[in-house]
Amino acid sequence: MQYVEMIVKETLRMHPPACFYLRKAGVDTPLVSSDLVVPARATVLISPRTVHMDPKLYPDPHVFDPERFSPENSAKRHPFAFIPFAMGMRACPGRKFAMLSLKAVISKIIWNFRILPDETYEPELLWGLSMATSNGMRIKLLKR
Ligand code: HEM
Repeated sequence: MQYVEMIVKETLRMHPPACFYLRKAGVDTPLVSSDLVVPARATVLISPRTVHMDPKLYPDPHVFDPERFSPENSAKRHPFAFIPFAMGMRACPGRKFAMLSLKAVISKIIWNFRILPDETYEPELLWGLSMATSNGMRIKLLKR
């Protein structure tokens, strides 16, 4: 089950369903990553995918590699390097339920089926408030 969790997290890293979310600075907020200060009352757009694709945090960011989320490798990164559910007081309250459901459903599927790509299909990503595709999601399921 730990490896399924690593697969789910790597998928959420590369394809976070929430493309962006907004936060308003309550006070002047210096950034730890630069000399910039976010002024009080400024609205900040946070893009989890931009963070998740930073090669300083995730080398070869376009490669799907669940090992990035082994307990040892996760411990080496800042907790805010993985933000599909946002962080802080307005973080997703459903995140634990979402992770549990995803792990349960995916485990059940791979217990019963082999999942193969459909070679004739290339998903066309649509970036809106949440991520989707314009041409569905086609996979092949082979009964074990
Ligand atoms: C993979 C699944 C999910 C992802 C990636 C996700 C992601 C997020 C993100 C990024 C936010 C912050 C949005 C913002 O501040 O604009 C959020 C908020 C929220 N999520 Fe989720 N979510 C997921 C599943 C769920 C589930 C299963 C529930 C409920 C059972 C849920 C309930 C909520 C609620 C109520 C908020 C608003 C919290 C607030 O504004 O204080 N989410 N979610």
